Amino acid sequence: MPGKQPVERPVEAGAAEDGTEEGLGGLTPEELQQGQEAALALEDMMALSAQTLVHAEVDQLYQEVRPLGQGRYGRVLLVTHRQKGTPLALKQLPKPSTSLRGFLYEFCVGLSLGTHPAIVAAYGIGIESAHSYSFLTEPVLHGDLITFIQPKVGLPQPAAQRCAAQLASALEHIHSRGLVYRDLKPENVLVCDPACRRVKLADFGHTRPRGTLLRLAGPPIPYTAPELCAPPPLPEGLPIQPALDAWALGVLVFCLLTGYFPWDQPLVEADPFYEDFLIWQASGQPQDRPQPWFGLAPAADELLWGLLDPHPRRRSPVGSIKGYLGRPWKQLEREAEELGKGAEDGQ
Ligand SMILES: Nc1ncnc2c1ncn2[C@@H]1O[C@H](COP(=O)(O)OP(=O)(O)OP(=O)(O)O)[C@@H](O)[C@H]1O
Repeated sequence: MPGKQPVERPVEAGAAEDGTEEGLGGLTPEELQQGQEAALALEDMMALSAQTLVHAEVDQLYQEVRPLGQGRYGRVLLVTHRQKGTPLALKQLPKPSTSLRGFLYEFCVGLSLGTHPAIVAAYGIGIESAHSYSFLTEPVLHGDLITFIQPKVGLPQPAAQRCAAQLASALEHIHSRGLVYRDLKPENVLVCDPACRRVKLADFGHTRPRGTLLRLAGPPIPYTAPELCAPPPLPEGLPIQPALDAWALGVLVFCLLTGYFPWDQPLVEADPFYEDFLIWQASGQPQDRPQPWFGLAPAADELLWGLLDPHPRRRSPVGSIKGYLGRPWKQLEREAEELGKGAEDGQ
């Protein structure tokens, strides 16, 4: 999402002068510092990358093979290197809608994160052409996760757990660098093989340093955390936290397990599915379990209640998923397993 918005800054240090978390919009001084260090590191990297941009037309260097995808801000092409023949994914961003700074930002965020096995690897090659900016990444050729999620069914449990574990690990890596991903959805998860064994997170156009002040732009979607829908704690906006990604991961895991969204938007007054969820969370009573949650096993309930806690400070971190792997997440599969085990025992 380069170039459309200015690159925002984390909460200014001056906001912390009263020494309270209130003054920092709810951030602790350590969290604020982590975001500021991430922002400074990115600024340095952008300055260096600006000096090493290749000035050329893309087709002088690379042969186009086929389009891989089109986003709101850019198109992605499968290309091969003209001399070596190496296949690469080239993301091309048109200059009219992309500033140099916005391009460098997305390029450098991807470059700084791409060493993780569940994040698309970036090559340090940025290209400025007459009408576009481009950068190169590894091609991931089995489409995005949305095509693997069967509506009303989801993914088989083992595949759902594998995806969840890899995405949680990728997000933990991003958070450890002082950044918040902010755009987790199946369309940004690329699949490496037909059995969906390995996945990789792509598209770092929305990633920002922790503490960056942001407001909700446009209507909320299921993945939008409720604190972003509420009036912001500071006039400039909400200082963003990794808890935004934990919420989105909870929604994504729900989709993987059921093939449904849990709600359209996390607004009690506008969305009865969200209201039912809050009523069930408050009562904990089995009879209050909302219909879309029927197929989930107790371990998945517990995991998702933690990730989908409406209070960001109480919300579980993305890494909480590790404690739930290998346990049944789908009710029917668990019953089937028990039945299967019973049958085996009786042999
Ligand atoms: N490395 C890659 N390998 C294969 N396909 C890719 C790769 N990167 C992106 N794509 C495809 O291109 C599409 C658009 O890419 P991307 O999400 O980066 O663009 P965008 O304009 O930033 O999108 P958005 O509208 O979500 O902001 C993706 O949904 C995906 O299908």
